[in-house]
Amino acid sequence: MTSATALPEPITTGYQIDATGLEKSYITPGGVTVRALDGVDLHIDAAEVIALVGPSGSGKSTLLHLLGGMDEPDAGSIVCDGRDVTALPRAELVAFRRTVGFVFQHFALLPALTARDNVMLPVLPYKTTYDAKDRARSLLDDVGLAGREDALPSQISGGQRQRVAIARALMNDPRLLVADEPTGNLDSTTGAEILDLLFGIRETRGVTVVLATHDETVAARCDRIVPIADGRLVR
Ligand SMILES: Nc1ncnc2c1ncn2[C@@H]1O[C@H](COP(=O)(O)OP(=O)(O)OP(=O)(O)O)[C@@H](O)[C@H]1O
Repeated sequence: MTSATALPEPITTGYQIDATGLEKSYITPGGVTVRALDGVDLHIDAAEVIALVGPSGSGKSTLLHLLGGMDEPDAGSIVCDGRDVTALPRAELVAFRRTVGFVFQHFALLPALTARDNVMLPVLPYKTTYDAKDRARSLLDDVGLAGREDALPSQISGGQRQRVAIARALMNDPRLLVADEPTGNLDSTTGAEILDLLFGIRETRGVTVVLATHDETVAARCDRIVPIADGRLVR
């Protein structure tokens, strides 16, 4: 019999994604229209790790936000495992977002919360069928931070902060991990360790990973490099 505190088994299939004809423009406060994405077509296999590479302002973050359901395209579609997420009703879009884990360059941890409480943040608004504290502790173990559950972000290193952020991204058992410059704030050795961790997560959980990076060494380790310039993929 399953106890109320039993932790869920990880889902072992990442999303297969087909993005077609994605367009996105922003209007600056001065009223200027900036075309951030200009007809992006991208297929991503389940459990693939891809690196978006391009100069500053080329549209990497915009594409990550669209793939993760954080923003909507002006045109085009994003089909994840056969479901067009750009056409989802609001409630289903919220549910879709919970299947995506986000990792950021500057970690985005809440400084007043312990590592464990930061990891628990994504499920705080919800009633879980499992013990969220136990799950957070287990995820912190998985990312190499056993015994550091009570540390504040200020009491751990940059690499350890990114590990906490990755554990937080795993809290909802995501099928897609979106990482915007995940090693951009780390030295090269620590960055390589974070990449090892992401690859390990892909191996054990089968999650699809889309990351943006300026670092050629990081990009070269990914399954595929997707160059982007001026809002278009470079073939
Ligand atoms: N909220 C916004 N309002 C106006 N323009 C924006 C906004 N967000 C992005 N842009 C513009 O859209 C274009 C693409 O930006 P984006 O952040 O996607 O690029 P990026 O490749 O991630 O850049 P970086 O490597 O510097 O993070 C840029 O010209 C940027 O200035």
